[in-house]
Amino acid sequence: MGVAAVEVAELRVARGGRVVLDGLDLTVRRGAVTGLLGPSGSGKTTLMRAILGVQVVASGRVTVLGEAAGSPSLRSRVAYVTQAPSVYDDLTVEENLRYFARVLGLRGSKRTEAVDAAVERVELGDERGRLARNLSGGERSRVSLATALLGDPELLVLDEPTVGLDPVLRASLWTLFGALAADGVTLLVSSHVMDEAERCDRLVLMRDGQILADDRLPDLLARTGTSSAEHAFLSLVGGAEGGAEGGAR
Ligand SMILES: Nc1ncnc2c1ncn2[C@@H]1O[C@H](COP(=O)(O)OP(=O)(O)OP(=O)(O)O)[C@@H](O)[C@H]1O
Repeated sequence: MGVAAVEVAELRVARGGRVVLDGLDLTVRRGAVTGLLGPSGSGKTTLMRAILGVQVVASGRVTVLGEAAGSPSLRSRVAYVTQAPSVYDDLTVEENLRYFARVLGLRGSKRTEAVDAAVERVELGDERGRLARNLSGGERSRVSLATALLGDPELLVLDEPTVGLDPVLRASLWTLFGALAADGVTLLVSSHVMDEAERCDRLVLMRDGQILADDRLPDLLARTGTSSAEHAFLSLVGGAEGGAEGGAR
């Protein structure tokens, strides 16, 4: 088994008659947190959809945990949390989780154990009996994340999981992502908040359907002669356009 959780080769995707990913190559390492960063519309969600096997692609290859993206055998090995938390308002936290565990085919004590573990992992033990509609935005996001953890996925794909959350909650979610990676889970996390870059083991910077950089933050900063992911990004954009902005290359 190789070190790659995801391998993308020469991926081309068109949406609404426009090419949005144009010959993209990417390798996502196992057991690490990879941040997919880039401005709105740069193609992050489209790339994630391709990795999940739900995006129609024009050409190219996407291999996930050694299988073609979207293979039925990946269903329980890969979990996805979309930008809109998928939580039923009229069910409690526990009922939501028991429902999603059932959808995953978990029964009896396996279901109870999975729900208990997921609740504990996202620290929602005190909220188990509360209706989802009464939860705060951050609590809802954590329920959504807990549903994704129920099947013990090897790859967790999270589309802007911290959007709209306060800094304390954002920090606690990033700590959780790090803990999951330490347990061997591979996380691919998109964000357009550049200051979240320092919480990632590896950064993939996207712009206009292309990958500008795929590096560790310290290497990226050294290479661009900058002191933050944001400045590194601007430097790379400047470089791509002829070196107009940011620090030296
Ligand atoms: N359903 C669609 N039909 C047509 N074009 C689309 C569709 N969804 C996205 N696009 C276009 O594809 C491009 C990439 O969008 P995508 O959602 O992948 O970007 P993103 O980086 O995830 O953005 P955001 O950070 O805003 O979520 C954009 O130009 C967008 O307008």
